[in-house]
Amino acid sequence: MFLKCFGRTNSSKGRYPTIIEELCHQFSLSDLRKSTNNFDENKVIGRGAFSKIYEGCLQSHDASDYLVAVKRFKLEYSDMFKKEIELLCQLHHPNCVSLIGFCNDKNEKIIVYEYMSNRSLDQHLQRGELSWKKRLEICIGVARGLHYLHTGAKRSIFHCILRPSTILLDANMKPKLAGFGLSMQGARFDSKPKQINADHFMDILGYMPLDYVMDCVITDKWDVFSFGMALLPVVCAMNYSVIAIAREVGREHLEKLFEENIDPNIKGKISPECWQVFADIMLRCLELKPDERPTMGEVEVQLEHALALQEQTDITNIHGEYTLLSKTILPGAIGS
Ligand SMILES: Nc1ncnc2c1ncn2[C@@H]1O[C@H](COP(=O)(O)OP(=O)(O)OP(=O)(O)O)[C@@H](O)[C@H]1O
Repeated sequence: MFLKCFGRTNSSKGRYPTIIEELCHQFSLSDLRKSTNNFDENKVIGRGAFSKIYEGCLQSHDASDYLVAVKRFKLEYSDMFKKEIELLCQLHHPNCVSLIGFCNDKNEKIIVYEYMSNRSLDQHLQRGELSWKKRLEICIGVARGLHYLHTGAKRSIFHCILRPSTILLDANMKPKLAGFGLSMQGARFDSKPKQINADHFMDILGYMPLDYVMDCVITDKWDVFSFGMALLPVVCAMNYSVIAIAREVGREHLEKLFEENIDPNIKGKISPECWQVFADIMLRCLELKPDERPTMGEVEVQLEHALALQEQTDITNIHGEYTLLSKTILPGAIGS
């Protein structure tokens, strides 16, 4: 659609494989300057480690305006710019943000994405405005997106920096994965460990599995762990250092800890049947040994099951509120 809407710029022809040029539009720098009011600070909607993201406004052939997100890379990170385009070109899934085009000017590296008007999940969680069912639906969408990355593209893709700020929400509150700047590609359906450099990942230690810290390798189970960590703020109000301590004392205590720290905005809304399935899959994602973590396909199925159980119990629940009764007893050291 966008290839039809805009003429092609010739400035960077030949620098990219033909397939990329055919798949996405190349914008001129002046197009993007105009769309962001010359990269106006008031148009900034996000700041990454390697880039700044602006809200842009483009015009299609029929003269109607539409919004886009314009990611302007710091020049020293042009490798990441290239990697992200090559990767995004291969992705076609309703739960992955779509690439609209890019600008490969000598002094400006910019990627243009579809605009996600409800921004990132972390902002909604901070405001505490999402219902439990909506949170579950968002988790399912994210799981579908990750499952697609791991098994649906020509070679598996590991997102690597999944967290609530890289989960974006469209106008219908449908989640889409974004932030592919540090993603890795493996072999098809293969979770063969891939050695990587840790430097870029230091700001996401909370989402980083311990197996990586020890071995410096990446597999699909990295994303599964990060997904488990990303689920935590979806249900709980507690900080990651507590979880790090609780992991040492085992699964039952962790479950109890989660249950006691459920976000007050959704307390009483989670049915015990749903919680049992949800907590089980969340805890399995956080297993210390990667082989004991589920695949994203399994996570997706279990979360869909949890949602079905919630809907079923909501129909028959005449009291409106639920009480979760964990059978486990938390030792004083963890509870205090
Ligand atoms: N397509 C989009 N639509 C709307 N908002 C967006 C979009 N992309 C990014 N943003 C906003 O910008 C923030 C940062 O985006 P993103 O996670 O893609 O950058 P990042 O991966 O942190 O960047 P970097 O790779 O430079 O570290 C998001 O949390 C969101 O608020």
